[in-house]
Amino acid sequence: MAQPERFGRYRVLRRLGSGSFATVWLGHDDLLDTPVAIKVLAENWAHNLDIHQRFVEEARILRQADSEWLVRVHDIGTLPDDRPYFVMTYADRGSVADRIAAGPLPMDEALRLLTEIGQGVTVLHRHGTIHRDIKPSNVLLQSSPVGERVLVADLGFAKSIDEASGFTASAGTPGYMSPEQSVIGGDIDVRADVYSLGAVAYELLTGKRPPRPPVRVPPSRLRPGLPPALDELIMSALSPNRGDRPPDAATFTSRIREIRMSPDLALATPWWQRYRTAWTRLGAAVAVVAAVLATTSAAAASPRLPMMEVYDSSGELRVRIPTPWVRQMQLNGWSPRELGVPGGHEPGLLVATDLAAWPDPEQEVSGLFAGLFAADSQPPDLDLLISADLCAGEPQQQHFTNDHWDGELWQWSDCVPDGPAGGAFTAAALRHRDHERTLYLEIRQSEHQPRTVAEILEGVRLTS
Ligand SMILES: Nc1ncnc2c1ncn2[C@@H]1O[C@H](COP(=O)(O)OP(=O)(O)OP(=O)(O)O)[C@@H](O)[C@H]1O
Repeated sequence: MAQPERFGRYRVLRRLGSGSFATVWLGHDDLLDTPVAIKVLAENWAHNLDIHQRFVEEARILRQADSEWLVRVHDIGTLPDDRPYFVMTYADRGSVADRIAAGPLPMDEALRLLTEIGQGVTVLHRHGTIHRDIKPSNVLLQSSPVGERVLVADLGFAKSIDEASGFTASAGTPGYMSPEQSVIGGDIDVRADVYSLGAVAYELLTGKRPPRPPVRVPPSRLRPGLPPALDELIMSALSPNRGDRPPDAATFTSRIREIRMSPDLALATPWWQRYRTAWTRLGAAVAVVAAVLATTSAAAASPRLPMMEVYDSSGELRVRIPTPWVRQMQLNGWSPRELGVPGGHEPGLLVATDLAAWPDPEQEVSGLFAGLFAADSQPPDLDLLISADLCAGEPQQQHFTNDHWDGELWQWSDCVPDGPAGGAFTAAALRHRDHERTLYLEIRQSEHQPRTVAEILEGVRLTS
């Protein structure tokens, strides 16, 4: 299909890909100034009433479920040739299938993704829907202020739980599909999705799809050292007999969450890796830099960067950032639960030269993440919060205080392997002097300039 100019009020930028029944385009909503993904029914299916209805039904389910764990549908329309299209959240980071293509994932990354995928499927089950085609390519990834989030997508085969029994056509993808789904006329229920979750878990951890039943090979055989509880859970989800599986996605997900939070795993995995995309340890030794805020000769020699002010979308937080870093931003807040601190949605922002590169230690990027949370009667143990080394070696720790803030600073250098001068990473946890607020700050520099860190710290303000 040639690239159209527009679908309704959405400007088309490029084709993202095509599936069996539809093509998905990257578009731009000029009124709301935001990228969108637009799914358009393929021309060869336009006159098939069943496919047409299923396409619209997919949009309806996603719209009604309206969840942060699912692709959200914002709009629906019809082209002049009567083909329907719907407009949804653009997942800018590809799919879990792309991630797995590089090999099995680190344990924590795999468990984080599984928890989020499980939450998406749980939302569908509560909505009364069976997905029927959960697989890595149907789980999309989107940038968020503190890394990325999972969006379960492609409900082209989804069925309401009421309708699913005695369903005549088989649907699903071999390797992820439960045995009962391949039986024409067999009835299915939410446990078909539990099987697929088990298959996705298997592949995330081993890099391979599970063998087809009746062959059963526990994932620990391919990845020795897996926690036995995880091995058992995955094998039970992959039981040919659905009565032996966890009863639904919520049960499967809460078991994954328990395993993820179990003391054994927590001891082996620092908070940083549990809550964030892991930063790999780089190199053996680190040249510890001179005090961050001291005006060393290196600092004096580095050129001063022009600075500009950026506010988060709530307007509570203002930061001053080097202008050349302000290429891409997310201003709409974060959840301090990312750091294991209780709390809901809070003001936060991420500004960087490249948002997609932000959590990836292999890439050069400069930027700043700042997020607030309540410093209430039970303040978090900030030492505990910053307990892990983000790059190789020990960070240089330093107390920071000015008229507005008081707290601790951790500085790592030589974090970016091929940076021109070796990159640097700074984390800070600062308590406000007048307001019950704590600020968590990360600064990533592709070229280490201590004076820039000092200027950023001096420029952070609460506006109220
Ligand atoms: N919201 C989205 N944001 C970004 N890319 C998307 C989005 N939705 C779908 N895509 C991409 O568009 C392509 C086509 O998606 P689609 O759901 O139509 O089919 P599929 O999942 O590739 O195949 P099938 O439906 O046959 O299983 C895929 O590469 C998919 O990753």
